[in-house]
Amino acid sequence: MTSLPTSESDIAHLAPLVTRTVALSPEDGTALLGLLPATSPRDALSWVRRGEGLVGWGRAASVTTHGAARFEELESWWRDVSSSAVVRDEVDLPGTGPVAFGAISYAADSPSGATLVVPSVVVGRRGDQWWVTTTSPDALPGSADPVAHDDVASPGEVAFADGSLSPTEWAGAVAEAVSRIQAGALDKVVLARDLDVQTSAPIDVRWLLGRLAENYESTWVFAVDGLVGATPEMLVRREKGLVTSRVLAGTIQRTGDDEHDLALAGSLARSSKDLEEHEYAVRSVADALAPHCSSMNVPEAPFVLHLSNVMHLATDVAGVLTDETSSLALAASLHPSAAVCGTPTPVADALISELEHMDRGRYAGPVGWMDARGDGEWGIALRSGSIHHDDAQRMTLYAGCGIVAGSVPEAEVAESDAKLIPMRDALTARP
Ligand SMILES: C=C(O[C@@H]1C=C(C(=O)O)C=C[C@H]1O)C(=O)O
Repeated sequence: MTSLPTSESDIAHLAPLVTRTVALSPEDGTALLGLLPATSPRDALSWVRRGEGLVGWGRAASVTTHGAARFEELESWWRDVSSSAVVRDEVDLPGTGPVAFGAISYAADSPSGATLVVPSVVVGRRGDQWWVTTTSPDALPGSADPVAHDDVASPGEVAFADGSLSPTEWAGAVAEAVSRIQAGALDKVVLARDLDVQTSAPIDVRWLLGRLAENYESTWVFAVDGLVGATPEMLVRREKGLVTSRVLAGTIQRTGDDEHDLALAGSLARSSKDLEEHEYAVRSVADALAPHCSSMNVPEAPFVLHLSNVMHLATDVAGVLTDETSSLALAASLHPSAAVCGTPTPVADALISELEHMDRGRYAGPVGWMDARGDGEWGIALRSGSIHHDDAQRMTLYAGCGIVAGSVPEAEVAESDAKLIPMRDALTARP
C-alpha cells in the first residue's frame, strides 16, 4: 500500500536557489506597500507595520503540507532549501537573504493546509535601511529595481452573506458553550463565525492592504497565499536570540466618542471577566515559551491596546532564547494559544469542532515570515479573510470571541461584528 503524500513542493530539492540581497535607496516618500505590482492574489505577499517590514511577489519556490506534522514538514523543507541556497547578502539584517512567507491552517485536518512561499522578489525596510532580495532557481538571480505602482483595482460592488451559521444560530452556539463552561467542562473557548463575500470585480490584494494599513497602524498588515488581514496579535517574534509575543484577549467595542472610549478602557482593565479570559491566554503563551527561554518577563497586569474598531487587554511577553528553536517551531509550540482556542486546549478544540460548523482554514493560524537564520515574525491570522483560490471574486471573512462563564451571546455577536469591521471596510472603501 502506498501512503498519500502529505506535502507538495514545486521545486526539486536538488536545485539550489540563488539569492542576492542588496541595499536600496528609494526616492523620498516611497511606501513599501506601493511597490507591490499587480499579481494573482496568491502571489502578493506582505508583512508590514507602520511602513516597515517586508513585501514580496512571485514564487521562486513553495511548499504546501497537511496534517498534524504540517509545521515540522515546512520546517524541514525550509531547512533544506535555505541551507542549500547560494546566498550573497550585502545587508545582513533579520529578513535579508532567503526569506519564506507562510500561512498555516488552524486545524491539523483542514484541507487548506500550510504553505511557505519563497518570493522571487522581496523588498524590506527597517528604519532608514531598505533592501531588495531576488531569488531564483537559476544560477543568475534576476535583478529588480522596484517601482511604485498606481494601478490598484477596486473590487467593485461587494455583497456580504451569512457563512456557515447565521448570527442567531451562532449566538445559540455561544449559549451552548456558556452552559458547558458553567457545568465545569472547560474554562474558556474561542468561537468564531464566517461571512461570505462576493465582489463584482476580482479582488486586488493591494486594495485591501492599502486600506488596512491606513486605518490600523498598530497592526501587522499581511498577505500570504490569498490570506489577507491586519492582525494586532504577535504570536511570536524571534530576533537575534530575543523572543517576544503580544497576547491579546479581552475586548471592548469602541463607540467613536474618545472620552467615552477612555472610560470604557478603564472598565475593561478592571473587568474580572476580561481579566480572567486574558490570564488564560497569557499563561498558555508563557508556559509554551518557558522550555525555550530564560529570563522571561511576564508583566503582572495587561495594558489596553486601542485600535480603530475595538480595544483589547494586551500583554507583551519576552524571553531570551536558550536553544536553536526557529521562529516557526516556536509558533508551532504556541499554536493554538488560548487566545484562539481556549482552556484546557483539547476540550476547547473539540468544542470548536462541534459548535462552529465550519473549517477555519488559515484564520487563527500562524501567518508571517522566516529567514534562513530562523529569525522571523509569526502573527495570529485575525481580522482577516481568505480569497478563494479558484475564484478571485469570492472571499471568506472570519472573526471570533473568547467565551467564559459570564459571556452573553448577544454581546459576543456584537463583538464579532466589530472584529469584522476592518475587512468589511477595506473591501467597501471608495477610492
Ligand atoms: C479570535 C479573535 O480575536 C481574539 C479574541 C479576543 C477576545 O475574545 O477578546 C481578543 C483578541 C484575539 O486574541 C478574532 O479577532 O477573530
